[in-house]
Amino acid sequence: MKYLVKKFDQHLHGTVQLTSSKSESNRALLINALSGNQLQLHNLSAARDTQTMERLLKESGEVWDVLDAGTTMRFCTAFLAIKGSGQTITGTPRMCQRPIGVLVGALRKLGATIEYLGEDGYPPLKISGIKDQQTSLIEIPGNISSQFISALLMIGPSLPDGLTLRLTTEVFSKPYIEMTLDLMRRFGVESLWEGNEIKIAPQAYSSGAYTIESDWSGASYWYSLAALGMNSELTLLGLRSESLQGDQEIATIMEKLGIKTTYDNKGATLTQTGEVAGEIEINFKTCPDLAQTVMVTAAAKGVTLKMTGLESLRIKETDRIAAMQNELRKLGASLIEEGSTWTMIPGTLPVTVETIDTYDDHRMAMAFAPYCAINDITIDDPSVVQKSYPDFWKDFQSVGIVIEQI
Ligand SMILES: O=C(O)C1=C[C@@H](OP(=O)(O)O)[C@@H](O)[C@H](O)C1
Ligand SMILES: C=C(OP(=O)(O)O)C(=O)O
Repeated sequence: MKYLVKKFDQHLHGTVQLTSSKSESNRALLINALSGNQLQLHNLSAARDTQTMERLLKESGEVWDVLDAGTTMRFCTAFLAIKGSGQTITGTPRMCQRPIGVLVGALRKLGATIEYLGEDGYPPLKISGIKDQQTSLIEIPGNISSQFISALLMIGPSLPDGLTLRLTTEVFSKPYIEMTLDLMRRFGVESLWEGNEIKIAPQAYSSGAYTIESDWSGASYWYSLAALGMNSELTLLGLRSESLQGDQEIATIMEKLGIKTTYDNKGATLTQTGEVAGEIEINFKTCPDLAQTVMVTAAAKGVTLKMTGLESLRIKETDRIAAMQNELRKLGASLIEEGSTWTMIPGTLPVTVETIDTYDDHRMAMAFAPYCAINDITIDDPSVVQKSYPDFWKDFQSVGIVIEQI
């Protein structure tokens, strides 16, 4: 099935109740489970990744199938490493190609029994919980996935001897680690991050209430639509000026693509300024999930992008570098890799755009959809958005965009 998203040539004006953050939701759900279900969580995400996490923790069955949810895989693996008794954790074929060896190595050192049921270093896994903690000091690289670190941190206070994580490399996706520590703090757990060590003493999570913020990664598609649209003025409800999410960086990036952001107590309002840079340099190390959106927006606006920090894109829902190289070509743009630098060079926009393939990756579909402000665009397998933003197409229609199923 495909969606033809028709060219939208009206003024973009409206208010959108943005979906809530799956990253915050999945952390809150794990902390809730570790606290003995003491938390009152409001505005949990409708994302499939969150619904799956909630269901697996509730069912507590013998086989935990996380589907394609990275955080669910990594967070539930850590959970089972303290609570498990021989459960299997698995996921989609792609999930079984996404690395987990660093996390498994760390959990084994702590004393968990974990068996690889397929290839070493990858799911599926069979997990039995730690009986005698073997050490409290774990050395861990920070340049593969921050989710390994977040997973370990959240179980840290439940370990009898606590946990010290010594980070042995530079850290990618650092704001996600800060989000983890911040949410833990909201539920009574203190930690200390000094130099390359994060220390957590054994302690209990306390009860409390928390309202999950709207999703800044999901907001990025609206920023793109506003940047490509005409006289845009759009309010996204549920976003906060003081966010825990590193993807709030989209507000700063989009200033260079002609969008300013103002906040009130309901959310953020995006207004078009028309001031667009000719060339932009961006390091996506702290906000990898924004890269696809920004590349499409810049390609459509004729802005050259010089990028670093894209390394982790290769091990996400798909190899996002390869996917973007293929699909940006359909907009006349090219993505050139030179060592650890990538350049997106815009070209002549095509009269008609070939169907965009989405590679089982929600962000491919959502990143290309705002191109409808320039021209008709057809998106293959539009249901991929379920992973993080199930109402994405409905929300697009709510501002007047016409979508036909073909
Ligand atoms: O912790 C999280 O909620 C996430 C961390 C990031 O992954 P990496 O740490 O693997 O870069 C991000 O890409 C993912 O969408 C969500
Ligand atoms: C990479 C992502 O998610 P995860 O790693 O949790 O599957 C994402 O949502 O873009």
